Amino acid sequence: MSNNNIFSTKVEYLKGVGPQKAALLNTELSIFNFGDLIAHYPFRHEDRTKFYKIDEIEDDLPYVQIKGRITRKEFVGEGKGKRLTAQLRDDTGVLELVWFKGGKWVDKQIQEGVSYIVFGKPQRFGYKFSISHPEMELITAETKLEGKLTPVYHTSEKMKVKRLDSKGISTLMLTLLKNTYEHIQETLPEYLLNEYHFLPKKLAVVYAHFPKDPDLLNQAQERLKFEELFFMQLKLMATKMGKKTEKFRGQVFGKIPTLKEFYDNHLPFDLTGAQKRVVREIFEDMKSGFQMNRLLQGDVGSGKTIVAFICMLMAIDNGAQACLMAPTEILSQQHYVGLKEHADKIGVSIALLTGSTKAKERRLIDEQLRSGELKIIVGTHALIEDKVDFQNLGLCVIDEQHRFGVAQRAALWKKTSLAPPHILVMTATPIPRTLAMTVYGDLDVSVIDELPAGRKPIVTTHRTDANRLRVFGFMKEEIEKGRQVYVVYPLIEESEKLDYKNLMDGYESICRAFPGMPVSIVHGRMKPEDKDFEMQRFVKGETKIMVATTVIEVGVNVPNASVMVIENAEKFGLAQLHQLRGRVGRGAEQSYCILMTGKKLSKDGKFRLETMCRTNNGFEIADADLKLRGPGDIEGTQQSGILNLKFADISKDATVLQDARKLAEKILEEDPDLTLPEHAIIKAQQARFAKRETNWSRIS
Ligand SMILES: Nc1ncnc2c1ncn2[C@@H]1O[C@H](COP(=O)(O)OP(=O)(O)OP(=O)(O)O)[C@@H](O)[C@H]1O
Repeated sequence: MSNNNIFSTKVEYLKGVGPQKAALLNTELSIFNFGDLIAHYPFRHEDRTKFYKIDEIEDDLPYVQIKGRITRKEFVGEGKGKRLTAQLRDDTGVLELVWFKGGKWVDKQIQEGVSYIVFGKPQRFGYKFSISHPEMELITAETKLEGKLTPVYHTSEKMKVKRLDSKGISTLMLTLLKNTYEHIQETLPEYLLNEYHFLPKKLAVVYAHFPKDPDLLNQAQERLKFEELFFMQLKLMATKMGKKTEKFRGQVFGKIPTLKEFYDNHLPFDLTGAQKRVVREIFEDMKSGFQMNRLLQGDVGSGKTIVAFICMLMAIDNGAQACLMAPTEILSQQHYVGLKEHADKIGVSIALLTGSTKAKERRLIDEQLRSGELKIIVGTHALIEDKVDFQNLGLCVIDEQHRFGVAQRAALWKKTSLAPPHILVMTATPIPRTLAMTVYGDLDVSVIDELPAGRKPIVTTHRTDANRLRVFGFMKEEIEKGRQVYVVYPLIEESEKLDYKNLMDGYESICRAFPGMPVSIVHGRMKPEDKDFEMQRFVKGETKIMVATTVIEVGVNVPNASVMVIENAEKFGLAQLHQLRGRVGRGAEQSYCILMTGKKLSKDGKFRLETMCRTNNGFEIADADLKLRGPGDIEGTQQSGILNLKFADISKDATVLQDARKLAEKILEEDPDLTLPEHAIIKAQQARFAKRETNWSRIS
């Protein structure tokens, strides 16, 4: 067998596997060949370097390892309760071992008067401890009594039945590593191994499974962690740099007469420092000659709309058109209203195109887009339908990127006969820096990390249902001052009916508590026109209270609203709570967010509420969210596959990630095609990743 394909050998050819176990490995763990199996790294190691004496056992030990002799063994109980018990004795005391079902098999394996190493979780019964279903290892002349770190592998119930428990996998792994060790190829150049004092790949792989001591385990993990992040970043960087080639030439937008006129005479407020910086960054891209792919992150209410408008003017000033796509009709409409206010001041044509645009109006829009008469178009994904043709689309702004897939972004590219449009993705969901570097590693990132002057931080408090009357009293006071109030209810799919009832009950109790007060209600079961009508009433200030489900989560802008009451706040995730809170605090008034819950809260629920009360900073909240949920759950990461990491944890390994990214950048800058001899090894590994799904730790 040649070096190259030993890792592609089917797993059933490994000694000890056979067709049945192979089938289980395939279906339960997606392990098909030797390479897959090696990459099934243990998720932890049990420290079996320590042996306990029986009198050292105490409460709350996760597991203990004891050397002792079996002094008595017997079956007790009847029928289903029948079990095997044995006494293990050392020079400090006696411990009971118990096997429930399956005791018969164990009975044959262990003998009275013989010594064993016993491993398991101790449980207290009265004064005594016992261990059920311990692992037993016969002590022989070959047994190494100095102990070891034992790998613990993920497995499944079905696999356990076929003796593919963690120990079973460990046995296979040992055989496999003995047979393939010599074939494991180095993947990092020697100069890097020396610079970072990394273990060679072969050793790192072996020690990640079977370390001799905790220090070697650590060294192995550090190396493999770095390698994962390095190759991931290398791929993202290469994509990003690759875009700056002939193929991705962009339209050059260097003239800005209208923009200047708008800036000098019509800007309704001074831009914040962060807004100015971001505008400059985007302008640099737009005139660079390469296509822009930029992510604009701005916390809720940080003023992304005006930035988007200014960028649109850059395109328009150079004879191109601009579009803005939003995920929902309500949002497109709002963006349209917001942008139109600016556009009207300097005579730039703008229109709204959504699923509900009437046929006649739509025909006109289509015509004007084709002729180039219409400069800005705002809409939902209706915009990227095949029928829509632009004369020359120069900039596409996408709001809330998560809901648009890559395919949709690509579809936009076809909308122009010249170079592809510049793309600006706006998101109000702050993404932790580490995550942005990975998920959006191929985009450039701009951040608006400053709120407009004069904004007062929103005061957030947590109240229980017992305080409801006082909360109503507070709402009344604010409304009397001329402000408006949101009351938001969760709507979660599994319990939709129940939640809907909660919402309606809440609406009725508010109508009772505020007799004669105009109250709006908006929820997902309403027709779009009705939703819109109610929203507009609230926007215009005709209604004072808006009772709603999370449909109002993103983007709604009613600066006069100063109180956000969130019912059943414990049911929301952090990102969502932060978004909802961002609907207030958009004007100059002091705003409040009141998180209502029942008395009992889970640990996570409590943490979320405390985080919300502690900070208004979206990035801090995003970091807390990442720690709480892990990267896999953060919106937008699941499909990307990019986070297929075994060793690195981007919520903890920010520094390693930074280092790996810098290194990838440096290498590609010096040697973009990896042609230097010392980089051949990296190039080979990169080619392997290019061929298949990104599993950054698979051995090939
Ligand atoms: N530099 C500024 N000075 C004062 N007010 C500003 C400034 N920039 C924006 N605003 C105002 O702040 C409010 C929020 O702006 P905008 O709607 O653009 O926020 P956003 O970043 O889109 O937030 P969200 O994602 O929450 O919708 C608007 O009323 C806008 O007019």
